[in-house]
Amino acid sequence: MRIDVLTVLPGLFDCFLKEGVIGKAISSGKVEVKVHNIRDFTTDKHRVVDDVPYGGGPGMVLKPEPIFRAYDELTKEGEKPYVLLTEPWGEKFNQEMAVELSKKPRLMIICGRYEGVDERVKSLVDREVSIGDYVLTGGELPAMVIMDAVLRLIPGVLGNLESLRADSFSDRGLLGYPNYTRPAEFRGMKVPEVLLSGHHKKIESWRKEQSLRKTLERRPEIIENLKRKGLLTKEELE
Ligand SMILES: Nc1cc(-c2cccs2)n[nH]1
Repeated sequence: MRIDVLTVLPGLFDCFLKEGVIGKAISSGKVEVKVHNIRDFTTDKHRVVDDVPYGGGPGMVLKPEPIFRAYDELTKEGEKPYVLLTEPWGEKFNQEMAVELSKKPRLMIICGRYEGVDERVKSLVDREVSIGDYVLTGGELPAMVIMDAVLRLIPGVLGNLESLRADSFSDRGLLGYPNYTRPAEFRGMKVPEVLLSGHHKKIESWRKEQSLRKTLERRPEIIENLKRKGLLTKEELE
């Protein structure tokens, strides 16, 4: 997968693209992420990327020209990207959308800023995406959240075991099961016996039951949603 990011603050992505699972996925060539400074696509001496809003009002709006120039330049050759715009009021990002986006060969993420982007930019956009009902100073953190959730789903980016676990749980939006590691008892708190039993079938069904129970308690709407879609097996429904 290739992702092109358009932003006025490219420096915000430096650590994100170098460290951890994402950093390894890029350095190993499993995925390609290019961050572009919208300012590099201006043509005036002062490299202006924003302007005051027509009709008055507070703050600044990102101008359309530099963004369109960047889009034209970056889509001259190769597959047309699926274009996301990070917005406070976009479609709510979730695991289902992450799975869908992970199947696209190429993404472009336009990071909003200031009071937003010129409305005409949206003629380039396939999906306006929000990571939650709160307003940030810019769309760069949402872009990193989206890339993190999407890139971890690319085959080979995570270890096999981890991706297997993801398929059966988080990809249906179920909450995870409790995790423990050594010591078996810590300050009087013991690890559940079943996890020490080495009985893999029992461990698997305990984990599934824990995940369903936690989801039912904290996010009953996820269970209802899965029931409606027929995505819960007979034994999971019991
Ligand atoms: N979910 C979300 C996105 C945003 C912003 C995107 C661009 C500027 S602020 N805030 N919250």
